[in-house]
Amino acid sequence: MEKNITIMGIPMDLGQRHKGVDLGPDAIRYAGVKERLEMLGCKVTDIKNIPIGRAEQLQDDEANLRNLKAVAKASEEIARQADQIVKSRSFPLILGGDHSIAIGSIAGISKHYKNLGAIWFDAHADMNIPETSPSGNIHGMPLAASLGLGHSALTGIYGYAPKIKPEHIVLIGQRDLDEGEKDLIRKLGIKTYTMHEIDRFGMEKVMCESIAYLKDKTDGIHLSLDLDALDPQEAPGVGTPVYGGLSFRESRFAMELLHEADTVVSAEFVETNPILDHRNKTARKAVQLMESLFGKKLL
Ligand SMILES: NC(=[NH2+])NCCC[C@H](N)C(=O)O
Ligand SMILES: [Mn+2]
Ligand SMILES: [Mn+2]
Repeated sequence: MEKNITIMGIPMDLGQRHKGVDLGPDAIRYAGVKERLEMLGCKVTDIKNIPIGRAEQLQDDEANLRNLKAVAKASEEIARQADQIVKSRSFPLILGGDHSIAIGSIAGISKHYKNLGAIWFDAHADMNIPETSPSGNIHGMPLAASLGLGHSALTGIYGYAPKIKPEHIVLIGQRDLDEGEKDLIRKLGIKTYTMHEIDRFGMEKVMCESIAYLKDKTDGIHLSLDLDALDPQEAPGVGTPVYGGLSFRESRFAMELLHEADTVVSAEFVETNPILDHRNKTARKAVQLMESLFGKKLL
């Protein structure tokens, strides 16, 4: 893919409680993202970090939605910037920041597609609404918000809702789902490959089915990759680690298959937290996955 890529960093940490995930974009830059993608022949522009406001102290915790106002405000700006990148005909490569950034990124990107698809690699489903969330953390809600479910301050970002349809989503790698999320996945019939299906069928079948499922009914696929999809033994720098996850080997293979399919139009790599990491290995894995997504071959 000799692509035009625009890197945008989002130092967002308001969607959860751990300090350090705001340093994720710079950890990924330090791991050489721009240089490595350029070595593949991509033209890469880095528009640096989008400023994220601070939480208005205390009063900001509305109805099981930590930092709601600040997250909503940041989401509008993220949407605006993502919109601009797509308009400029460049591929948005978005570096998080916690996963709440997906509310804004999908809002800005989906405007440009009639039927945007999404592949969501994650230990979690991020499909909570305030009524089902065990934590009040908005990073556990972005997919629900994109579906139009939850608080209107989140579902209405960028002036329209919903951003995406349930039949255009594939979840991959789940192993920690809250009860309300399980109900919602079943009710909406969302295509889901938990770790059980990955172990049973293998990553090749899972990816080929996912791509075939989305191919004809969508006009572009957004990749949302939470680094906690990987097993914490290999990617420990995340705030909500869950054992029994994807190996780096499986994850890289998945990226290689996505490259071959050539339908991904935008991507975000989220939840990298260098404070919780060992020698930046999680950010380095993220960059290796990006290389495979943009066409790096082993031979
Ligand atoms: N993007 C993430 N890492 N999300 C973790 C969410 C964890 C849990 N399901 C919650 O809603 O609080
Ligand atoms: Mn997760
Ligand atoms: Mn997530």
